[in-house]
Amino acid sequence: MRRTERRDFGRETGWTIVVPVKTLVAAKTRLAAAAGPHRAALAVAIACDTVAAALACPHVAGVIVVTADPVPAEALAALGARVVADPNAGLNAALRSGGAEAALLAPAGPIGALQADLPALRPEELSVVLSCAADFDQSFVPDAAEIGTTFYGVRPGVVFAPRFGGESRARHLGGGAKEVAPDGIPSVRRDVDTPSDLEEAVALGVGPHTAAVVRKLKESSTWRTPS
Ligand SMILES: Nc1nc2c(ncn2[C@@H]2O[C@H](COP(=O)(O)OP(=O)(O)OP(=O)(O)O)[C@@H](O)[C@H]2O)c(=O)[nH]1
Ligand SMILES: C=C(OP(=O)(O)O)C(=O)O
Repeated sequence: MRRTERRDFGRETGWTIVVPVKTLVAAKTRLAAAAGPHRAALAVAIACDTVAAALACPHVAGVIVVTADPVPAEALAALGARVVADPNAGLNAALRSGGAEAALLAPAGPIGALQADLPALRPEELSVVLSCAADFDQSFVPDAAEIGTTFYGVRPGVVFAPRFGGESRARHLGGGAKEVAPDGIPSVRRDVDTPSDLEEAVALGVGPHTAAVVRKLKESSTWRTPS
């Protein structure tokens, strides 16, 4: 797999952010009916806007993408992410693998896991989260539904133990992570799994990759405005 890197991971106090990206054949299944032939392009576009916003955040030293799929790998490497192979043992194993790479690249820096489905992500809102997270050994941001998690992070030297999947808010709380949910971070919490999530992200303002696919989607016969 091609490994490209435009950041030097050299800002030792900056965060290294690990972003997991599923293979396209398995991605965004809850959007399959609505997205029709645009599902894979939408998954790549959403990941691109997420990673571009993370790379534009001044608190971020670098982004590591963990994926087994060469298509998002190439698109995200072109944006400046370092891409590492997925161990193919599930989401948290993929994140731990990215976390191990982060610890090698920037041993003195904090490490975060960020979901790849945050197309409205704003660098300044991620900055608010990373500033708050720096005060705690382990912390997380709940998703907009307050069931899942969009971000999990650890201070330098703390074991990186993400517990994503399903009702992960409760698992992160149970694992001792501090919940970080200040006002003013809607873009960090707006993950996109369903058509109505996508409408909410569009209302917040999605990045250019997602906006281009959404334009095509809305002209297609599969898309229905969620009630
Ligand atoms: N590298 C990697 N990423 C994963 C894996 N499973 C899930 N992800 C990523 O984890 C995040 C949450 O994934 P899910 O909600 O399970 O999947 P999704 O593709 O977003 O949506 P659905 O197919 O509708 O469940 C997304 O960023 C996915 O790309 C995995 O096994 N490996
Ligand atoms: C994996 C998760 O998210 P979702 O399935 O909602 O994308 C999670 O919130 O832990």
